[in-house]
Amino acid sequence: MGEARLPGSLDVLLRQARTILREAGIAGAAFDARLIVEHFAGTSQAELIASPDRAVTDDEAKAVLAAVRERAEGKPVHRILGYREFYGLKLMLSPETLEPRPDTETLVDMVLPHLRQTVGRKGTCTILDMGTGTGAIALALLSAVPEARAVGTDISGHALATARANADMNGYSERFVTRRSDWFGEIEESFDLIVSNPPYIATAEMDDLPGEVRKHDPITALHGGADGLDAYRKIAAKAGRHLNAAGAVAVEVGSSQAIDVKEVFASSGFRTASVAADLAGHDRAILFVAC
Ligand SMILES: C[S@@+](CC[C@H](N)C(=O)[O-])C[C@H]1O[C@@H](n2cnc3c(N)ncnc32)[C@H](O)[C@@H]1O
Repeated sequence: MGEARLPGSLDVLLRQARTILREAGIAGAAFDARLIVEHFAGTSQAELIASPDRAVTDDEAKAVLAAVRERAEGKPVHRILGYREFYGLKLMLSPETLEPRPDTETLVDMVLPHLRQTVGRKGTCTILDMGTGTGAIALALLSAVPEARAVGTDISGHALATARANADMNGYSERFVTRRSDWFGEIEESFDLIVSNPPYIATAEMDDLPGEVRKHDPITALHGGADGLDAYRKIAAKAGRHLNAAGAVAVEVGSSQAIDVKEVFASSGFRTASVAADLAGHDRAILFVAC
């Protein structure tokens, strides 16, 4: 028997990809199939609509079907593509970076008024993004506030290399520097905003994470100690020494952590200035200022 014929046109390939993912029970099968076909067949949503009968080469079809098989086996679609969009920026991923999540855009939006007020007052503003990963938060803020400059830190040198590459790719390399640091370990200067989406999953909850998170996001980016609050304690304890006058600290929190994190910061001399909810209605981002 000969090999099964490969799909010869975009629409046949897309239908086949969708069917495989639906049969594998993948939520969002149609969306993921489209992303995979666009990426591995070198096409766009516009071309899929305008020229569904465009020919695809055997190599393109093989690459698409191999990626579809990986997706069907549970690998997250953006890990397969190697990048993800965040706040309108294309960010490359690597094994040591968390895949940035839409919830984190809540944190970015929440701090913009503070940054713009600072720019109004000083003409510039400085940001420390602790645990920067792909650089998502820092680069999103630099994209929204042209007067800002940011330092992105991480415990992972590989994550910092990815953040640097993302800054270069998106045109922010002149306003973004990276530094390897265990929280405030290598930080001496002060900033107008300290921001972080730290690891916040409690030990007992690690095993309950969905397989797509547990197997593909790095543990260093997820595990926040016994109660999930270790990083908040470390950040709150030293943030005051690294803030400029009228500066602020902003953190993302887990969906049920807002009260606990407010207490951690209150005991280090901060009061809550604003709280932002994510699309599911959970308090997701908190801005603190010194009391
Ligand atoms: C939840 S991820 C957030 C990544 C990125 N900021 C985002 O929002 O997509 C937490 C990040 O903190 C970093 N991290 C973990 N422990 C750290 C430490 N002790 N000091 C600095 N960064 C740390 C991880 O490597 C990871 O990049």
